[in-house]
Amino acid sequence: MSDIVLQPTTTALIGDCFVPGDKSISHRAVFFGSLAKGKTDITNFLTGDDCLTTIKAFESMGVQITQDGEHVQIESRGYKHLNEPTVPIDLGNSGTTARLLLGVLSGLPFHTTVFGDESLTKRPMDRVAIPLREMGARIDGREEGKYLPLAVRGQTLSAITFKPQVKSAQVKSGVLLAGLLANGTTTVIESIKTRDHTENMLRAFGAKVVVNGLAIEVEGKQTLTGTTIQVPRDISSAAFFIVAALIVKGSKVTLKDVGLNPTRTGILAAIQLMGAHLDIKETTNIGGEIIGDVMVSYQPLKGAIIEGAIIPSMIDEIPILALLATQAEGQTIIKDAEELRFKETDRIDSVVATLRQFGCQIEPTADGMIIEGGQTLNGATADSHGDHRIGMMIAIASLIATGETTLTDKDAINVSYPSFFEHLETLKR
Ligand SMILES: O=C(O)C1=C[C@@H](OP(=O)(O)O)[C@@H](O)[C@H](O)C1
Ligand SMILES: C=C(OP(=O)(O)O)C(=O)O
Repeated sequence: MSDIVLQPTTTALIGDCFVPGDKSISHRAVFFGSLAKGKTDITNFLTGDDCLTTIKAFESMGVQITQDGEHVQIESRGYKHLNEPTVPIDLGNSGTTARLLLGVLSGLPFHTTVFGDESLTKRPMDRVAIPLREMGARIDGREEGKYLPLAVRGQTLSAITFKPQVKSAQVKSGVLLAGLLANGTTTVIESIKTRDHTENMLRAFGAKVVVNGLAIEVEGKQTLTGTTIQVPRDISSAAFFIVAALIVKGSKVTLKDVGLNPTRTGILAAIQLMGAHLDIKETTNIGGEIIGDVMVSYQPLKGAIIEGAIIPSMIDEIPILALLATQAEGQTIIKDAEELRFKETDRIDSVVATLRQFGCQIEPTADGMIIEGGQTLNGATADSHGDHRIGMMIAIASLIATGETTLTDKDAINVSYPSFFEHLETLKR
């Protein structure tokens, strides 16, 4: 287990920051590039452990993938030519790989087993297995296929109309991917819009997708054609430095070329709700994804109630928002975020326990947390618990804590941001 001792920062955070490529989009680029016919060229790919897991999964089905740092080239003959893997597929820590891949494997004519690490093995897979079975999939595992390891015997699938009970882009995407391989037209009707990178990327690969409000329709058996994908920088990674700049006195940071897809920018809206002035400049749109710069400087904030439709668009940013809330004036209440309980850790319990280690006053609720503002953080020994977002939250907290902080199991951060500490150092001046 890797530890790191962190000192409070003695300088402000200043300068431009180029965070790595978006995790959700990097995963999807490999999924669609592998299912498409022809060559796909991906630049600014996230080399985090989770996205490498997705590459390995498709390599084990015979897809030719060359990865040279952030440049990935895929050459595939299309989904009809994928091979049965001869060994079980290791999904590591990646919920996104798991939920999306179950959709694909359900419709391919072979048998696969998939397994994950200790954390992923505790995360629910029935949310996607149940609709996939309705389409004809054969998926089995512990507790009737609720948990990994799972065995999938691919079938000829039939389209369904599906209304997910959970607000989850992974579930939506798993069903849409199965729909692409199925007979007929599959419709997913969401209750709240979740990130729509799957829809955007289907179009980039030449597929027809009809989006009508909260309903998404995809016709089965469409051919995807290899393409070029430039991955925007990850707003979820940028969020750690946005918050760092807001809480370290004198800071001024610009997050360059980050993805500003409105289904992902809830964190910016939440921070604005807390009274922040952010300078957001949209610069371009590539493959349906808005890209731009976010300029942020140290400033006082007020507590706020964060709830409702904004939550899915900032679900991975809630741990770092909770840290921000400890520095605002007054109380912050986060509601409607029960999905946090199904992440790499139960992020309601892990955020609360970790911030309490720093001496904060914070209470868990069934679907969120109540955070007192105006708090002084005391350096602590805190564990990431194998959760990258908790690890990065601890590292940012250490910047303003009194005394030393020891982050244990820092390597969890490699899941989404292998160059995190390097980037943090370059901003200290
Ligand atoms: O579709 C995706 O790429 C993701 C969707 C979200 O999960 P849920 O769909 O489970 O909410 C998010 O937490 C995860 O980091 C990435
Ligand atoms: C929840 C996350 O990822 P996943 O579900 O893909 O493991 C995350 O990145 O915060």
